[in-house]
Amino acid sequence: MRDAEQVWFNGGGSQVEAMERAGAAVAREAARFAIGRGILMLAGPGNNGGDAYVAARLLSEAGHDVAVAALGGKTEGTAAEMRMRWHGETVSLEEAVPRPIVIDGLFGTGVARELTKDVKTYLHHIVNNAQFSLAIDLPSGLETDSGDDLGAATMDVTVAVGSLKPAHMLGAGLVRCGHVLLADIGIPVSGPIWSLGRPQLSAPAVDAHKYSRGMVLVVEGDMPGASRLCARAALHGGAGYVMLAGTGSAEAGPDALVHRRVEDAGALRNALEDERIGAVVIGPGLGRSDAAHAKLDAVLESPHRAVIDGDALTLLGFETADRLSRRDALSVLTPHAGEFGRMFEGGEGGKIARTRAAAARSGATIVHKGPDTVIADGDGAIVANSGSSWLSTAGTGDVLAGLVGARIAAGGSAGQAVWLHGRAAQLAGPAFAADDLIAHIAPAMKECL
Ligand SMILES: NC(=O)C1=CN([C@@H]2O[C@H](COP(=O)(O)OP(=O)(O)OC[C@H]3O[C@@H](n4cnc5c(N)ncnc54)[C@H](O)[C@@H]3O)[C@@H](O)[C@H]2O)[C@@H](O)CC1
Ligand SMILES: Nc1ncnc2c1ncn2[C@@H]1O[C@H](COP(=O)(O)OP(=O)(O)O)[C@@H](O)[C@H]1O
Ligand SMILES: [K+]
Repeated sequence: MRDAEQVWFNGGGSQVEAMERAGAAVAREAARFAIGRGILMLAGPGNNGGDAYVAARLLSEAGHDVAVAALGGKTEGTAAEMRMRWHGETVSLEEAVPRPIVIDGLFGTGVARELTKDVKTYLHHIVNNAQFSLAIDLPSGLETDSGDDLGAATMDVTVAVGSLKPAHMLGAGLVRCGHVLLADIGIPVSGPIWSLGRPQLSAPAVDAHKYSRGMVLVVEGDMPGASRLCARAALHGGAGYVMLAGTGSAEAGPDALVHRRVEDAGALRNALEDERIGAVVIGPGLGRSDAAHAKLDAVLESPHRAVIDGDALTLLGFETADRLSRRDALSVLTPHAGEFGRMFEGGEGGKIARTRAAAARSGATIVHKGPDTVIADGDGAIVANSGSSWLSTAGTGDVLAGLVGARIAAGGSAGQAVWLHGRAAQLAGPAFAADDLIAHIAPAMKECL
């Protein structure tokens, strides 16, 4: 957004015009929610405050009852001009009395440090005593690029100005922003970071057969249940053929699953010689024994697309980047935060920056899981919010790994799998077990055809 604004200014766009548009978008949304109730506008010293003064003026001109509470200190730049154009009541933040509607324009993307105790106390008191709260661009006190909480209050609605910022989808932002509305202010934005949308998928071609649909080999481990969850998810993720390679019971269905007896890494290497394999999944329930390590080596040395999950990630540890950058075929890693930390030390910045850096170092696609899943490869990053916290139950990661395997075996992407997984969780509703999630993958896929 910063870059886009700069390009727009260089092309003759003015700061005043941008702020008028931002303020107008905020006023439009606020008017819909206020329905006649009194409004308290909080205005900070920078451009976020500038937007607030514009919105206050427009709402007041439209007949709303508006008071402004300004943060002490000097108002800067264009915001100072907008402050002068506001002729209504202005009090200091300390003097402000809560009103039914509060609009938070203290700080946006320029927040640079933890809110002071006083500002935080007043802000939270006012927001907690309002009937409805709306943030301009970001809840004040949310770090833009990471979503870290520097003292923000929890808002009902946030009007993102011009584009979504990472904090609208990451970390504490998931809670603090409330419902996010995106306001177009006519400044074209492009860049390497996206939010995940519903994918467009197609039914198998008329002349498709089971191998052309994508064959997935799932490596079984010490916990066969996890591998089976993964394999069943792959079947429903659109794979034409799913083979479970291990020694677990072939009686444990579904019957469509092909069991191949694979005792050790040597036998796995033989199985991997099948050129029809579209993707291999290793990690769910694998265990961390020497035998598991040897199987992982066999998969990494194979020419197949590979999904690496769970224990396989922990086995790789800090060698991940080195080992994966030597592979020619696509590798997709699906770590949760703990596994990510065991593979990639520290790193600068928020979740997006750290995941992108790890993808660049390893040459892999990385699905960094959580409520704010970040999918990164060498080209950029996609952020996904599934909207279902019920996913936080054991085994759902195994289901995701199988789905990723099915999608990439079919020539699709990890992003498709993440979307299907999140949507299946929404369709499954509350308190599902990972097994139940699988039945909702096909209905989720139906929405993409
Ligand atoms: N650049 C532009 O032309 C546009 C910017 N827009 C708005 O401008 C915002 C960004 O404006 P700015 O870059 O001026 O930044 P902000 O207004 O978000 O905040 C910066 C100001 O807050 C102070 N500050 C930062 N952290 C503080 C803290 N913890 N305690 C006390 N003071 C603190 C800074 O010293 C500075 O005065 C966006 O979020 C958006 O709302 C919109 O008007 C659209 C156009
Ligand atoms: N609070 C949450 N909200 C939304 N999704 C979540 C949440 N917690 C976990 N998830 C998702 O659930 C899955 C859990 O995977 P993982 O941690 O590997 O579990 P397991 O290894 O038990 O299968 C991931 O897809 C993750 O993104
Ligand atoms: K704000």
